[in-house]
Amino acid sequence: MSCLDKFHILEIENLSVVFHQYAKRTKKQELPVISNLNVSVHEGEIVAVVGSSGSGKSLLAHAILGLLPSNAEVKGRFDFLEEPLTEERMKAVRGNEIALVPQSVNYLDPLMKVGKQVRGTERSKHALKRQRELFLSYGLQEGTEDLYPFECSGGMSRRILLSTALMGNTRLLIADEPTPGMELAMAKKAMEDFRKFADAGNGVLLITHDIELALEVADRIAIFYAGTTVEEALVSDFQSEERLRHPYTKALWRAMPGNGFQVIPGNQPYVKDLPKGCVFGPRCPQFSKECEGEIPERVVRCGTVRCIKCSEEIVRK
Ligand SMILES: Nc1ncnc2c1ncn2[C@@H]1O[C@H](COP(=O)(O)OP(=O)(O)OP(=O)(O)O)[C@@H](O)[C@H]1O
Ligand code: NI
Repeated sequence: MSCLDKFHILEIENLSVVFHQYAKRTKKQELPVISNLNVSVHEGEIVAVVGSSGSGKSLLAHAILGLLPSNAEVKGRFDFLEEPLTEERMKAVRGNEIALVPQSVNYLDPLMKVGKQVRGTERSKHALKRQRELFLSYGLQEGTEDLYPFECSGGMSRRILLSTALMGNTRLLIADEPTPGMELAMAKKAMEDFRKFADAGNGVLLITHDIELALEVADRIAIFYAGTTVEEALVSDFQSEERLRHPYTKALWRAMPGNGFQVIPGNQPYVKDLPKGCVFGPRCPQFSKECEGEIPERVVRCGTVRCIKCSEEIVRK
């Protein structure tokens, strides 16, 4: 949600992911790893998904791409280019109109030369030219295309994965922590490329735990906590604490180097021990009994919040 009245590249509403597991062989167990999650990306936008480790960021990426294991039950509405993203359509667009830069470099096929992997099924001269341009621009020397993944360093593999994502007719790029292990200059170049890609009328969902990076490159930020979006904010909202909506986002703001480095006590709850009602309740200075009830998502200015204490004027979607 935002005040933008622009074309939606991606819109996800009410996503929930539950893992069905067997504990001690017989007892069935349900792990609700994502609940009530909404997020959208408009054309021209980089939306950063920010959250600490285990908040559900990679699961979101995999849920969009239909890559979760079979014991995961996924519910929710997915629209891509303003049309439902059915399983069949997903298969057709994955790796093409929707590209993933995965969090792990292990996604490269160990048995295929990297140049061929980047080109995919495209055999044309144009594809070869484009792959070579991308490799050159990411400082991958001539000859890299003929290497196998085990011959590439971690940083090289990251740049190869980025090249793969920027090859095709991509409209939505989902980048899951794309830059760790890369030199600063290359990481900056990747972010510039994402900007250019978005400016050309496409969308980027940038998954990161690095809020400062997110504020530098994104247009909007979705804050994840314990498997849900607690707030969607414009980057400009981070100019002051008052403009932020959720106590967790405010706490993240206060923990930033320029804002006092104050760390909040406690930990994000593990999915097995989610509290009743607000997932942030046990750590929230504003907690009261009502926070244990249902917490609807509300629209506040050009963003959203899941907090009943946020007292600002509410505008319905
Ligand atoms: N296959 C699975 N079965 C059960 N639980 C899982 C599975 N995959 C992930 N989880 C759990 O779901 C939660 C979210 O995981 P996810 O990988 O999406 O986190 P993340 O936000 O991407 O973290 P990180 O920043 O460390 O990459 C974690 O608690 C994780 O343990
Ligand atoms: Ni992850």
